[in-house]
Amino acid sequence: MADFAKQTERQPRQMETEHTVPVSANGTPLHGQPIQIVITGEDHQFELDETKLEEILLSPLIQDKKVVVISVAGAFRKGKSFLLDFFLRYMNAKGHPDWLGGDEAPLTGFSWRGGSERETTGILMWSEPFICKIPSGEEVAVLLMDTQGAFDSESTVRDCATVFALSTMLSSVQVFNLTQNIQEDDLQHLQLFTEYGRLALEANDNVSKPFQNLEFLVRDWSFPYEAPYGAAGGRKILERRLQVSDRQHPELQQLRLHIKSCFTSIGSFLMPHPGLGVATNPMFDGKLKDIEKDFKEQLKILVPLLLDDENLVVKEINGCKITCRELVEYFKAYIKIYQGEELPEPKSMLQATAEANNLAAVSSSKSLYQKEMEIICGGDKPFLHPDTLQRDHQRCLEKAMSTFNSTRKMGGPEFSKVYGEQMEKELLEMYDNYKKHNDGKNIFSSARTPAVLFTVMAMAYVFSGVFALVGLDYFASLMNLVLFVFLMLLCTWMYVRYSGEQRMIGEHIDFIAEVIWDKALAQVYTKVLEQGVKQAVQQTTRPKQE
Ligand SMILES: Nc1nc2c(ncn2[C@@H]2O[C@H](COP(=O)(O)OP(=O)(O)OP(=O)(O)O)[C@@H](O)[C@H]2O)c(=O)[nH]1
Ligand SMILES: [Mg+2]
Repeated sequence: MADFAKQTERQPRQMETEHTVPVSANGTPLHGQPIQIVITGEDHQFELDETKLEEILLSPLIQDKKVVVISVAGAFRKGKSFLLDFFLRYMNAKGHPDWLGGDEAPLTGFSWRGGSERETTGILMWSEPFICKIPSGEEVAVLLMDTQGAFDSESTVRDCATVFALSTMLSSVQVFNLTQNIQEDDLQHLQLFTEYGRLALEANDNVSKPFQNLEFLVRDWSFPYEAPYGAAGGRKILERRLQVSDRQHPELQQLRLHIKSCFTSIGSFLMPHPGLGVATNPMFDGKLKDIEKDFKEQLKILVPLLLDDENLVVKEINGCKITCRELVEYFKAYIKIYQGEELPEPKSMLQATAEANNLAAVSSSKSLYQKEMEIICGGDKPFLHPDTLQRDHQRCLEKAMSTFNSTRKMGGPEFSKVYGEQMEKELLEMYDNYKKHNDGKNIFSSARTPAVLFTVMAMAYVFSGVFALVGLDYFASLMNLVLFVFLMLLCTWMYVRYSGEQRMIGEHIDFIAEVIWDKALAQVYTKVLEQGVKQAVQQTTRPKQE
């Protein structure tokens, strides 16, 4: 029992590329092997293996030929690599009608296997491009690309979006591999991933469509009585799913319009289930005899639809057909964008919604604080004693915080805590502004600068007279100079206040006045005041004692 559990835990690979030579349907060796050109690092960074990519694309035979790139992408464990191996068979058979091959040949090429754990990582390319003649008579190079499955437990949303976006940007036909149906969440993911790709493209003129052909491939279609297998059934389902009508919620309309605006052409194909042997037998190695007849029949239609010389789609970027040599440069440029910090981090649906919830709660709580504070000390309100302002601020702050805390939000208390703290910081900054504004309304505070300047001038005048009287002419002239300087400062300050120009100079003069007040005048003033109070107290108590 334990042994069986061990065996089924990780089922055997149908093909180990390093140890076995890939063979085609008729038993002859397949030319080439899958080459990993985009590698996923442990730190979720993607790296391009430039040497290997150049080895494939800069081979003298193909480097100046136009390129056709067929990629298969979608969720993990849904038969992408398996399907690509049939593409390989077709290309390898070079137009032979019996390309699907004999019943006994195991399926080889891109590594595929049964089981629930992911197999393909990064992006792989078949090492041998196929040279085909398109109807115009031109020879083109056809490249097949396998991609890392999305939504496995080791990849972040960013990883999935990057793989999907990169493969969509670099392919001329992107096969979007789905199972059972085209669901709303499939469309939502497609929207997220294509938007992530569109963001990276520089020539974002919003007129030309950024990507080429998209083919929804629905595996295990179980409703042939509703829409038949194949392209016609696919079209029927796709039309229904992408239909935009006034009765739909604007969000649904927007999603559909977005997808349509991204691709030059969108198609769909419904594939039947390949049979329980394929899906559940751990010993299944891809032999045709184990695959359902319906599946094989539809394969015979699907593969030529994508890969027949007549149907090949040359890769175009900004309206220009691309050669293999140019494709290398695009690979290098695009991967750099995804390695850098330029693009925003795509979020999971829950995280994005939780963020939006919290931001909305912050916004309404902040506006509550603002409204209350405006009533207390807004622009048209008179000066308020700083202590009263502080008390009112505290009350409004607590009210805003409790409104934020009591609003229902997604993401949990830990997530909200960060937003709450940030909001408190912002409210304190707002309070600082209200405080400054309130201080500005204090007639004494606004009159302080001229009062200080005037006091200094008066003192300089008095001292100048005294010094002149006792014959200290040098000090008398110095006091006159001080008098003159402060007169100039006073005139400049008045000009700045009147005209609103050169406010920096005005601020400097305010600062000088503040320093003089704090360091000298305020102390003299309080000492004089204290002395005065003392004398008054003495005078009132003396007659009683007498
Ligand atoms: N139900 C079902 N299973 C399929 C189909 N095609 C292939 N499979 C099985 O799906 C399993 C996974 O196949 P792979 O080709 O390795 O899947 P993949 O999508 O490349 O998986 P990752 O590389 O992990 O992303 C294999 O056991 C196949 O036999 C299909 O059309 N329907
Ligand atoms: Mg795979």
